[in-house]
Amino acid sequence: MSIEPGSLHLSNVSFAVGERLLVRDISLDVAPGEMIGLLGPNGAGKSSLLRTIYRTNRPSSGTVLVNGRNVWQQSASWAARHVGAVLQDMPADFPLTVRDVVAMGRSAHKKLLEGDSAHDRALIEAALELLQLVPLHGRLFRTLSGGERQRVLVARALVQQPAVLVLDEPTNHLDIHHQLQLLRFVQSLGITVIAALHDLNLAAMFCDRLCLLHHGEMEALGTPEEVLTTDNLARVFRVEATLTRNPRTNSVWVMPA
Ligand SMILES: Nc1ncnc2c1ncn2[C@@H]1O[C@H](COP(=O)(O)OP(=O)(O)OP(=O)(O)O)[C@@H](O)[C@H]1O
Repeated sequence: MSIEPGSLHLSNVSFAVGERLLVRDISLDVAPGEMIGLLGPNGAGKSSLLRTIYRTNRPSSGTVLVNGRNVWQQSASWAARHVGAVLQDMPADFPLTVRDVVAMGRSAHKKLLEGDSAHDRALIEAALELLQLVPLHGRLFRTLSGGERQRVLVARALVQQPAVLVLDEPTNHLDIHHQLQLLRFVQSLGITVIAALHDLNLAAMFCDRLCLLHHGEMEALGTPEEVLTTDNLARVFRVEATLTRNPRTNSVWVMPA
């Protein structure tokens, strides 16, 4: 499956609820094919920021451009065709099969009630295959484990063929094998990704750059080496940590004490 990677430019994005500013003045340029990890402690504003990209939180100020277009000035269906999102804890209380859920990813590319074309079917089959969902394709989505559901939701996002893929804690329900498998897989696609991640070591292994949020503000942006410093970890996460390297991948490895 090939997906044309797009660009993402956030410029001075803020998001407020009432008087409270949850995201403050975030600017970030993501190049086509880049994978950005969004880090920060609980409540730092990661999900709030990601929602401004997939058109759920309208920024109070600033702009979000995908492929040079302001997503908030495009139609909802334009946004659905260009921005894919995999979120934590999606509702599952509906009688749809795995294949139905994956096929829903094509809906933004079609007119209301239009059936699946040969192209749609080929994309759906390819996504089921890639995420090892063929044996599960007829199962009801609500009967799947958390990890299986997460794979289905990634497959659904991929058939959208999004210019930018937003992942909000995509490895939340996954065991370590499936965490690695999912991130390796997403990385191998060469698509543009912005992902909120809690595991600092996985973020360092898979992301080109990391963006560290604290109280809604950007505290650091750069390579994993630049962002995962003992100072940043102490200040933002309130942990004392020793930094080393993963001997196999050579990526930064954080050892909290
Ligand atoms: N709609 C809302 N109304 C009021 N406060 C909100 C709203 N959405 C989020 N918040 C608050 O904004 C802050 C940031 O929340 P957000 O979910 O963006 O953080 P996060 O970095 O994704 O956290 P976590 O790692 O725990 O998922 C939190 O204090 C949260 O309670």
